[in-house]
Amino acid sequence: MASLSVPPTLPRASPAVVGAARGRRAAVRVRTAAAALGGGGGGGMEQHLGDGPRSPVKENPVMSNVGKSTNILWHNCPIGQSDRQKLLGQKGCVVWITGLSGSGKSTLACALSRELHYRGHLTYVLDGDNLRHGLNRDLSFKSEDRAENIRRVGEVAKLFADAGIICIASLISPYRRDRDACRALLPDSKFIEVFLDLPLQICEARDPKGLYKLARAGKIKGFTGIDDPYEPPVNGEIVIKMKDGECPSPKAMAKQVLCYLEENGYLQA
Ligand SMILES: Nc1ncnc2c1ncn2[C@@H]1O[C@H](COP(=O)(O)OS(=O)(=O)O)[C@@H](OP(=O)(O)O)[C@H]1O
Ligand SMILES: Nc1ncnc2c1ncn2[C@@H]1O[C@H](COP(=O)(O)OP(=O)(O)O)[C@@H](O)[C@H]1O
Repeated sequence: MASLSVPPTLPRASPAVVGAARGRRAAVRVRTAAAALGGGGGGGMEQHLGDGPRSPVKENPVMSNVGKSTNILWHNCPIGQSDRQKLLGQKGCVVWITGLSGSGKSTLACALSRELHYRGHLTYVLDGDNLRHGLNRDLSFKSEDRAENIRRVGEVAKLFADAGIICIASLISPYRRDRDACRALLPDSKFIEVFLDLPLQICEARDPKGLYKLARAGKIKGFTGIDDPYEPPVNGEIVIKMKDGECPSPKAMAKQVLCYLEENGYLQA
């Protein structure tokens, strides 16, 4: 049998617990069958699970039109976010890192993911560059494509948060309106905006991919910070800044975010 590797801080289910869970599932199946036959006590989980005569889906379906999708129905699942959070011992959320190219977004995302992982927390990094290799490969850097890029990543990040995972999104996300739209997808405290507030000169001096050089030479058009705007957050949760002319180390940046998560209860269910 394949064995799952569980971080040391996550509780492992004992055979007795697994057995009890199986017993509960069997009980739910029995109640569901009873509800489908018209028996059972109404109300509660069996109403959601049953697809028989008492099912709200069949009796009173509420169909919606959303965007270009017509006649669609929202299906609820009996296992919800809080169940998954309890399993993981953390709160699902989105840590959204924004800043200029070269400001250290990917570096921070990886350092934070590592720090959390070693503490037994489940994370997933959504990196702008990486996503443009697949999910967003059809998008350019014109403003409407950047907006669509951010919208898609915001939706994916929301699903990760719903899964109970600490989702770390690192994208330039230069326009305030697009970031605010992602924030609006989640309950307010589940979206943590981290602004990597490094001056353009520092980012440009780093230029690890040589893109600023190409942008200055006019070989890349619409490069953020050069000939395309970057709108800094006004009310973000965390700002990472230079101190005494020095950029904090990757570990120090990660610790700043980690402290915020700890102090605000995200690292417990
Ligand atoms: N015109 C232009 N402007 C800004 N950035 C550019 C551009 N063209 C290519 N790149 C490279 O694409 C990476 C940014 O992708 P993102 O998806 O994060 O951008 S955005 O949020 O949609 O603005 C960005 O990666 P990072 O340097 O890691 O930020 C760049 O390497
Ligand atoms: N805190 C830091 N201190 C020093 N150098 C850094 C720091 N963060 C990132 N860097 C370096 O800056 C460059 C850009 O970092 P990166 O994480 O790729 O930025 P972004 O994802 O914002 O484009 C890389 O060469 C990286 O090693």
